[in-house]
Amino acid sequence: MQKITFFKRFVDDILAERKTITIRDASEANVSAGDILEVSTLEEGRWFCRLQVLSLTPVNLEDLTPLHAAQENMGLPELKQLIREIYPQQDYFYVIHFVLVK
Ligand SMILES: CC(=O)Nc1ccn([C@@H]2O[C@H](CO)[C@@H](O)[C@H]2O)c(=O)n1
Repeated sequence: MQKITFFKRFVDDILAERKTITIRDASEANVSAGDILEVSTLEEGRWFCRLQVLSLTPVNLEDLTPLHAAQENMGLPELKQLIREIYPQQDYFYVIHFVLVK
């Protein structure tokens, strides 16, 4: 069984399908299209849904676009700042595009 965690502040957006991607570094991107992920909060380990991976796409931080931000339900400056906070030392990431399993 594959697992992934999210900060709990994103639970509502994921369950409402407003957030349909996550951007992770290589250590957290060991997934492939078609995989089903069991999803829980980082803070409490509370399970809250299953996601199916649609695609895995490499991206550089500087190449993120407003479309990526829209898929995160945020603005581009906010998204870049967030990634900088979570991954201060990295520039190279993977976009995990997913769909909520119902
Ligand atoms: C909990 C954990 O282990 N790690 C992460 C790493 C990232 N993210 C979110 O993915 C998007 C791009 O990074 C943004 O929405 C981030 O806040 C997350 O929720 N949890």
